[in-house]
Amino acid sequence: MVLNPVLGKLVSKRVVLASASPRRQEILTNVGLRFEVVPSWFKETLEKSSFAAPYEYAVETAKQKALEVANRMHVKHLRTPDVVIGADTIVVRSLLWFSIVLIYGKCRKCLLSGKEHSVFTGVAIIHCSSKGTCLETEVTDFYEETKVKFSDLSEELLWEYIHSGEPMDKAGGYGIQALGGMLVEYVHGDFLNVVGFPLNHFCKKLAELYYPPSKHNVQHKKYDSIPSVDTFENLSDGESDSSNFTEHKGASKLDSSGMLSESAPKLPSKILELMDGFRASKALFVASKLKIFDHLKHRGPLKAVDIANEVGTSVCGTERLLDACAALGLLEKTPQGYSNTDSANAYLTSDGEYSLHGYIIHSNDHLWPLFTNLESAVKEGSRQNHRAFGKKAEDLFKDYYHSEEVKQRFMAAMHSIAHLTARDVATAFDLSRFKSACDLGGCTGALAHELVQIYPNLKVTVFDLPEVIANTSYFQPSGQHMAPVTFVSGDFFKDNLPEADLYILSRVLHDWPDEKIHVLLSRISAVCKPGSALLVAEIVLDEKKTHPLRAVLQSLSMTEGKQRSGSEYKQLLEKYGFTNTEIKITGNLLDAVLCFKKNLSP
Ligand SMILES: O=c1[nH]cc([C@@H]2O[C@H](COP(=O)(O)OP(=O)(O)OP(=O)(O)O)[C@@H](O)[C@H]2O)c(=O)[nH]1
Repeated sequence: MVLNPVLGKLVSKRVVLASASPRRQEILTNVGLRFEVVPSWFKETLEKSSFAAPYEYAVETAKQKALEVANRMHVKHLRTPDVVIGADTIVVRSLLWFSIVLIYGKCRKCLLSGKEHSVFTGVAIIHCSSKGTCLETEVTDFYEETKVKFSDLSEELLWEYIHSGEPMDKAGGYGIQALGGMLVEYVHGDFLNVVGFPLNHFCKKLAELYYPPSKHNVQHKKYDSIPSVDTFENLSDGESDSSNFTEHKGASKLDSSGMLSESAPKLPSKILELMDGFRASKALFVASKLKIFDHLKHRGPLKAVDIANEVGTSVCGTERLLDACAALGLLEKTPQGYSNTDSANAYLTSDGEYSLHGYIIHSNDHLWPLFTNLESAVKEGSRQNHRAFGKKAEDLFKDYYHSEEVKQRFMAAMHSIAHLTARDVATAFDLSRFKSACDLGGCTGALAHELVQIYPNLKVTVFDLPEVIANTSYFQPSGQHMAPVTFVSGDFFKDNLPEADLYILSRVLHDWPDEKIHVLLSRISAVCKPGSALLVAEIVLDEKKTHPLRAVLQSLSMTEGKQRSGSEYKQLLEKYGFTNTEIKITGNLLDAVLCFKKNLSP
């Protein structure tokens, strides 16, 4: 990881990208940064004339985007991130600012044609901490300018480009990374800055923040180059001291001009990370299965020998597992022993409010055996239950519910994800106009409970198979002021659906083949009155169907269902009489799609 050393400083932090831009996500993912995406709701409406220079507007907008997310996460989601990154890209020519105006005005002139323009991206890096209930923020911001010149462009070419759809959602109305690249004569400066994120400047800023000049590095007045640190070995050490800067064994060296020396091996860090990914997943699964995080939550710091005695494992094996967890940033290791990181306490303990324990155990016991047969799955194009579990897959859910133990495990897994995503799904749209909702396949009622909290006038019914409904009591929230949720058992493919003016399908559609979806959506459409709505919670793929990665990887389970893009959901829902579809990419593990039953024609 010599190429992006300073990013290692963010490894143990909860980093949030406050941007919906898939390009920004890709630029940062490509260099190995791990982060959550929480798109900002800040409206880009700052008064341009109040800024002395265009870049000041971009910087301020980036800052407001990031602050809005930091505040929302702190207040609404009770999850304070460590670092929030916001960005805003604008295009400026002769002090004219462009949004999507490739072709301009009545004379249909392209204001960029044959001319040089500037692309500014403002970036804000917000470090957050909570003091009691207050959020404290430290803002670092900067901007980068890149000059771009377009060739002389014919009107025909421009219209063809506009009709390609690419200009939509891009600063200046072009995408230099794709078709728009054909319009460009030259680029002076950072190409990625034009695409939406000035990566090089960002790394230099992190270097300034995390490696302030010391006696070891005074010769580098400014960070003209990114300092080299061997972060591959030290991914978990977010706070290690600045001696990393020059001292690490195996690190590449800076030459006198501050550049990485030629002799530094250029490791394909992303590929290496993928190669080791299965080891990391399995280490997490085993530590979760052994309930190591639970033991440490109540008793840490503990030595390996004590943990081994408690969980009944070998001392040497346990020590290696604990070290692996520390290297992965899940545990902290000190001379006193091992203890949980904050995120292990929140997400990996089985009783944590937003525990992922259930889903992790499901991943280990169910998904892992399926994925070890991925090669056969790809060759045969089908699920591999017969190889993984010695019996053919029947109905997806009947498989889960054949034994009490598997059913509990599956319900705990579904509950983990539903609980973690419920707030974002419930608030993706304003649902206050609805009086009654029915969550079809709503399982433990995690989303239903969130809905009644947020919309006190909403009555929510959870409709699921009798064997599920019989097991929901364990998952019900405690608290006297909980508004009631009604549980009704039935099969949504066969039985009468409860009446409601909002139906919900959360993580249902991606599981079923087209014939089953046809039955389900026809039945919902038949009971839905005009003006009633359907809320679908799924991961929405981008139109290229390569993002988000989680959805693309989930597809490899080879269920008969599939993941869909926004336009595919729109098309599918339209077929069953649902229109005015709105899609909200939430930045959480599930996105939200809301559509309305068409009024009958007069
Ligand atoms: O050549 C290219 N130029 C610009 C882009 C993309 O354009 C947008 C810029 O818009 P903005 O900074 O407002 O960011 P949004 O996409 O609206 O997301 P936020 O949630 O951060 O507001 C940006 O996506 C660039 O990537 C491009 O792709 N090519």
